[in-house]
Amino acid sequence: MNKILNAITCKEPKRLVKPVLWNALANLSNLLPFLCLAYIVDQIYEYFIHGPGNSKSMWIAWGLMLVFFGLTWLLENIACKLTYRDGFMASADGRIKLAEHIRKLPLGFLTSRNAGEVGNTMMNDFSRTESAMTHILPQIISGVIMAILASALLLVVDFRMGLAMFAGFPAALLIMLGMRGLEQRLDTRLSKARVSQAGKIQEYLSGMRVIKSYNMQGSNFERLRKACTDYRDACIKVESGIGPLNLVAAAFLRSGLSLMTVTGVFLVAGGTLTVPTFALFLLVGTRVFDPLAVAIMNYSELMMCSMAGERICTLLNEPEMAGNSDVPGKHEICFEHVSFSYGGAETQEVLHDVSVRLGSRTMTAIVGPSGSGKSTMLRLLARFYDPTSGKVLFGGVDERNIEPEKLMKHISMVFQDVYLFQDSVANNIRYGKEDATQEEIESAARLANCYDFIMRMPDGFETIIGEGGSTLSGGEKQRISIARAILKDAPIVLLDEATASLDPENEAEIQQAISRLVQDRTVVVIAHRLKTVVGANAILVLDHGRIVEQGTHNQLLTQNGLYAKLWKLQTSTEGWKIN
Ligand SMILES: Nc1ncnc2c1ncn2[C@@H]1O[C@H](COP(=O)(O)OP(=O)(O)OP(=O)(O)O)[C@@H](O)[C@H]1O
Repeated sequence: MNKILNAITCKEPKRLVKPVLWNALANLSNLLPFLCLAYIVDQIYEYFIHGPGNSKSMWIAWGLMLVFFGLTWLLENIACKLTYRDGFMASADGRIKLAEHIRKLPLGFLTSRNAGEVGNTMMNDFSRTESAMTHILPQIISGVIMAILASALLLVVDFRMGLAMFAGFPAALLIMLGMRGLEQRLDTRLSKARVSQAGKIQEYLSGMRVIKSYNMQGSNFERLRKACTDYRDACIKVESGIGPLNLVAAAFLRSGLSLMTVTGVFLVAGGTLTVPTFALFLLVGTRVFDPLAVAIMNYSELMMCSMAGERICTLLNEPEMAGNSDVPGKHEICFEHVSFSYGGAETQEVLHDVSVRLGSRTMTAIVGPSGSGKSTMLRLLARFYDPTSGKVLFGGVDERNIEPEKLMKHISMVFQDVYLFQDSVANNIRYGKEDATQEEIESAARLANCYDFIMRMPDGFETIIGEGGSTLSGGEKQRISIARAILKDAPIVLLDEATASLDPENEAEIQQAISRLVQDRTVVVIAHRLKTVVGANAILVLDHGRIVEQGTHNQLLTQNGLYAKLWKLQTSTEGWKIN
């Protein structure tokens, strides 16, 4: 039980204390009016059998019954508010806690497979723990408390009737407990089908341009259709697998009511049970069975919600990137025998034994064929991942020991695939510096050559950008991301092919923005077009994950190796014209 409570509260079972206590009180008070009613029934019975008795006590019982109804209403109200408030707060806090935690995991954790699962957990699993806390658990608690109180009371009044009433309970309980394995299997299948369906819908919508242009509706629609029908089948399997067993358990439970009625009739006829006691059992019995049957039906739902909670806890248990040192004052970077593979030591290595020193306040260019590991080197430098072996040293300190968030404060990155958030232009630039003033934002935008086109937008800096920057051109997105980096004012700048796919006018504007960004900083730049890095202090040539050459442009040309070959290739194709 502890495990279940831990799971549905995302490791904060204390959150349940108050709602559970108030629900218990509300349930306790729920029984009191019926005890008064039983007393009144007894008095009426006595009146007809033995003549008028103490009418005052009966009026007091009527009055108390009304008071208890009022008290029950009040307590239920409080319990309900607390339960909902705490349930919704727990899921909102849990989502924020998980989002924070994911930010601190290595970037490799969010592979496309994991991203779908994490999305499902953030949306659906939290909805389920929320529903467990706000609806399912309170109903189960009500049912169980009512059953315990009523059975204690009724067993004391007449144990024969009490036993008859709960005769079916052990069988119902056994069925519920026996369903755990089945629930686990079905829920795992349902969760997988849900993740796959969400992934296929996402893929279908994001890939719509490709789907339309290659007339691929047929095959892609088929993948989506299969994911949807798999999800449908998994839902049906859950209902058809668990529903009938739930009904059998409820039937066993309810059989106690019939057994108790028949036993009561026999005992009353035999003279060993009074009519008022029989009436008490009928009154309280009907109050107990419905909540208990609901509790039994809800138990399997609670089990499935607790599995959703376990998925949340598993994510929360993923180890965050270690390190708590400050960033050293020196900004020189060294790769020392760094090897790396994206899937851990057992998968194919992407970088092999890379050792290199990138001097402070210098520009280092990384060049090499596609797939040689250039972007991977930048990702390791920014500590998106830790090396599989070897070290990346920042100012002489192993980056593994530096707190990742402090490290990132010292690094600005401009990627080739810029991501902008669905927010105002100003806020998108403000990601570079949270507390930036409007003047600082505008000044960064001017330096990044994006002020003019921003001012031409309908609401200037307050214009909302479409998700992912879909309402802007590639060059405009690049310049906004450069403005971000300028605003961040970090001593290290990493550039990943910022101008690779732009027209000459855009490229000139961006080159100018970049030259303002990189002034007097430690810069590492990846460029496919070697012309843009001729002036770099050092050029590293990567091939198949190894540094095969390094030096200045002229030194590398004299070596007449891979760099010289790439240079010749690029300078000769530059003269090509389409006639
Ligand atoms: N997230 C990832 N998971 C697994 N493998 C990856 C991942 N990212 C890159 N790779 C692989 O690592 C190798 C190096 O990739 P990387 O992006 O570093 O090369 P690159 O030199 O920057 O290439 P390009 O010039 O085409 O951008 C490639 O074989 C690539 O397929």
